[in-house]
Parts: sequence; C-alpha cells; structure tokens
Amino acid sequence: MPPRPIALTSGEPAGVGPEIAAKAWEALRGELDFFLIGDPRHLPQGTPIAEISSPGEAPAAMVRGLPVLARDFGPARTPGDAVAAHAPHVVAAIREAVALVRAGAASAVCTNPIHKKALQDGAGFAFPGHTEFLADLAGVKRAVMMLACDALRVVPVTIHIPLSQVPQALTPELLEDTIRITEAALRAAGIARPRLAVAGLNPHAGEGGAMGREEIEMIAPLIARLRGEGLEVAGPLPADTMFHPEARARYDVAICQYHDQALIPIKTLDFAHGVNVTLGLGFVRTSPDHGTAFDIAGTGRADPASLIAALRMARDMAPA
Ligand SMILES: NC(=O)C1=CN([C@@H]2O[C@H](COP(=O)(O)OP(=O)(O)OC[C@H]3O[C@@H](n4cnc5c(N)ncnc54)[C@H](O)[C@@H]3O)[C@@H](O)[C@H]2O)C=CC1
Ligand SMILES: NCC(=O)COP(=O)(O)O
Repeated sequence: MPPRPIALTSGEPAGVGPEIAAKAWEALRGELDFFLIGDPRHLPQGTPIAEISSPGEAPAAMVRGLPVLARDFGPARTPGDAVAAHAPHVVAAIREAVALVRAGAASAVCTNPIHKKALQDGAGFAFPGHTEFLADLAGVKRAVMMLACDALRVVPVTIHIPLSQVPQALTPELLEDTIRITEAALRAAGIARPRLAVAGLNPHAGEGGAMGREEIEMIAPLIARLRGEGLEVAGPLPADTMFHPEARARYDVAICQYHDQALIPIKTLDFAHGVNVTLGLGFVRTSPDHGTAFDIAGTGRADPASLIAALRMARDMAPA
C-alpha cells in the first residue's frame, strides 16, 4: 500500500501560502505525496493543478500537478490584504485536515501560515494560533510548540501572550507539562535519553534572586524534582549564553520561558529551514517557521524551503 498523503492546509490566502505550496509541489513530486485543502483559484497563475475528490487520489495526481481538495472560499484573493470572508474557510481547512488524519485518510497535517488577527476579525477565531486550536481539536489539555532546524530545537513555554503577562502565566504546572511532553516526544523520535536545557526567565537566570525570583521559587525546584526522577534536565540557565555552538552541543532541546526567547535564536540561525512542530496531539502536525509575509505575497519571491522542510519532517514523523 502506498504511504498516505500529507494534508496541507490553505493558510491565509492573502499570504505566501499559495505560492510556496505550488513551489513545494514542484520540488517534492516524486519524493513524497501531499495535497492542498483550499481554493485552487488562489494558486499562482500557471500552477499545474490536479483536482482530487479524496486524499487517496493524491499519490497518482502528484505527477499531473499539485493535488487540491478544492474548496470554494468565495471572493477572489488580493495578495497582502486579507479578505474577511476567507477567514471561516481558512479555519475549516484546518478542521478538515485534522479530521482526515484522524480518519486515517491522510498521514499528517502540515499547515500553511495563518494571519491570526485576520482570523479573529473574520471568523471570531478564539485561539492564539494553530497550536492551541489543534489541542482543542485533538481533545488534549496541552500541546507544545517546538521549532527545529539542524542546529537547534527550541520550545517556548508561554507562547502568544503579551510579555507583561508572562510571569503570571508561567506556572509550575505549565512548565512541568511542557517539559514532560517535550521529553516524551524526543524519546518517541528516537533520542533514548533526551537532554533538556531550561532557560531562566530573568537576566542572568535571576542572579541569585537579585534580578528576579522565579528561578529560585519555581524553576529550580521543579528541575531538581525531575532530575530526581531520572530526567536529564539542566538549568535554569542564563538565556543569553545558551545558544552559542558550544552551549548548544550540551543539549537536545532548549526549553524557553517565552516566545521570543525561543524563536529569536532559531530564526537567526536558520530561518530558511526552521520547522514548527506541535507535540502532544496524538497526530503529526508541522508547519513552516515563518508567517504570511504579506510584504512579498504575490511577488513570486517567497522561499518554499521551510515548507519543504516541514513536509519532509511530517513524512518522517508520521506513523507508517
Ligand atoms: N504558523 C503560522 O501560522 C505563523 C503565522 N504567523 C503570522 O504571520 C503574520 C505575519 O507575521 P510576521 O511577524 O510579519 O512574520 P513573517 O514570517 O510573515 O515575515 C517576516 C519577514 O520574513 C519574510 N518572509 C517570511 N516568509 C518568507 C518566505 N517564505 N520567503 C521569503 N521571505 C519570507 C517576510 O517577507 C518578512 O520580511 C502574523 O499574523 C503572524 O501571526 C507568523 C508565524 C507563523
Ligand atoms: N510564532 C510562531 C507562530 O506564530 C506559529 O504559531 P502556531 O500557529 O503554530 O500556533
């Protein structure tokens, strides 16, 4: 039986999603099978399109063109300018991809970038991003965002919240769940004894309480307890000295306390090939590390490398 195809969601039609989907098909045909759930009219002019009526048709269709499970999103697309009427269809495509994976018709979900504000405005989307929406669809209490490239893996503990809310949001339960889900996922991925490095929240990891007390009161006691259970967890470490090459060699994943602490290092090291993967869902979801890139949408300049890496990672992680 041929491997099941990966379901790729449309993402925000006004962004670079349609262009990188077409370019990824060009690069990956003959290597792996995927299909787009979206409106074929949004694809760049000249894209060879193979409309399909079910995921099972995607492998044969890949030779003719980009397989598309065609959905009518209504109004035309304007690159760089989100149309409110598209928003419910963008959300529906994510829902449908998850349903197809759960039904065994697709092997994994790969998501094109969404514009969070456009979905809030156009569809009343109540989630900060895919990660939380997918956790809800999967029926799990917690899902973890991990970004990975060859040089680094990072996990933000708190994700899309204002910086001013991070200290309150950072609870021992959230940190412990995040560490345990990450550790289990890396073991499942073949790292027998994952090494986790946990960043402090404050400058110099609090400098013995002189620059903040979260490390003393919450992070260090949790790490001590987890080490007592046999987990290989180091920290709390000063975040500013965790990401140079010698430091990175000492761990398999950096657990970071807030969004930018995690995402700045990985996007600086390898923006082109970073992949966002959601852990703890019970199915595989990957995504490019970048967003909708409205500033270059429709110009033909979008780099598909991160989506290609995300599709390859989805194939490698998906159960046979
Ligand atoms: N997985 C997802 O759904 C993600 C969605 N976003 C959303 O995307 C929107 C825009 O976010 P920004 O912070 O502006 O980040 P962005 O990643 O869309 O753009 C940042 C810069 O990188 C460039 N860039 C991004 N992707 C590129 C590509 N494939 N090829 C060449 N250049 C590329 C853009 O042109 C821009 O100059 C926001 O609504 C954000 O929430 C952001 C990250 C991930
Ligand atoms: N900054 C990462 C990002 O926005 C992706 O979030 P998600 O949609 O994968 O939850």
